[in-house]
Amino acid sequence: MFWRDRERESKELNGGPPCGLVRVLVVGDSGVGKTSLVNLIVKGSSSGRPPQTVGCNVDVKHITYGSSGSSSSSMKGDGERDFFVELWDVSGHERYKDCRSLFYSQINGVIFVHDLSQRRTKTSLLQWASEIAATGTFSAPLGSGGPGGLPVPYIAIGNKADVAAKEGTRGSSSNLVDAARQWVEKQGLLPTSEELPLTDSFPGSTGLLAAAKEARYDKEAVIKFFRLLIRRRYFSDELVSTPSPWSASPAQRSQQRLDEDITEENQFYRGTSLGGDPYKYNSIPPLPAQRNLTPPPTLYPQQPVSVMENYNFPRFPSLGSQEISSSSTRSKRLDINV
Ligand SMILES: Nc1nc2c(ncn2[C@@H]2O[C@H](COP(=O)(O)OP(=O)(O)OP(=O)(O)O)[C@@H](O)[C@H]2O)c(=O)[nH]1
Repeated sequence: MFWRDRERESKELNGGPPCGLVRVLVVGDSGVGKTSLVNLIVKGSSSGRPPQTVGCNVDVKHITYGSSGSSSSSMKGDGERDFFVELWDVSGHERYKDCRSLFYSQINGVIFVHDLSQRRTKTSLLQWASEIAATGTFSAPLGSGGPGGLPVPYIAIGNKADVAAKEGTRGSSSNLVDAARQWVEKQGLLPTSEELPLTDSFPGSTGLLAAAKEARYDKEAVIKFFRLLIRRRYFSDELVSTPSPWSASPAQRSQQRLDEDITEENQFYRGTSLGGDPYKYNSIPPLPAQRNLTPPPTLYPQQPVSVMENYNFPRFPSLGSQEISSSSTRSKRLDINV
């Protein structure tokens, strides 16, 4: 009740949600540098040698989102609102394999991390994606699945670029299997790389690079990803209310936003490079109020915006579900495809 009053009041004042929360899983094999990366994203530096994660650590990144400015500082301009990005750093250790799905709850997006000097850590990302897709619940899920059926946007970050660079000059001696594999490939003993066991089967080979230990990562791309999740979670009103992007009636601005969303979201959906994206966050006009607005951050279960989006046109209006598990997402996808 209290939140509802606050929400109504805020909408009247600002025309949008006062603040919000999105949840991002950070996953990948043990030792690839997830904790180091999260520290870097949240604190701006990674502490020397983080202890091995026990189960899961949660950190929070503050982002402002709105009509003026794209900074993540606490200084807000008019029309900007506070959003919090929860980063759930899930341990990659085998010890927690059977219980880590406890943390796969109401996910808005996923950051997959692999070690550039250990190729198998990239190969296993597909298993991570499948595991999350099969056992997780999702907030504002996509209409169609990504790798392993994952129904939310994601990015893949190749960490330890410093190690990979050094090993490149030494012939990648740290991973003998990979070295052998490359030799076999070079000799032409196997016709195509697809037939080898260690293929880069996870989409996004042109993903982001990082060297968390040296405090290097693509900050702009990561923030852009967080903003995409915020927009999908809280500002999808126009998308839902537009019956068909092909219809003649939608306002031009809505159509334009929609096209921009598709372009940008496809990048995260495919995990491709973000360079040269034309979308300008600074030019976003004041956003409309979210009709089914959720209460601001709370430990109670969230009420995600109910948007069944499909990356293939046409988009469909909400099917009414507030939280959609992977299995129900799949069945609804089937419904749509019929
Ligand atoms: N050289 C180098 N070392 C790194 C980098 N990032 C992390 N490390 C080191 O790799 C080790 C593992 O890093 P973590 O961040 O704990 O890895 P994690 O993925 O969270 O591991 P789990 O908690 O077991 O899942 C630590 O000793 C880090 O200092 C990097 O970019 N370069």
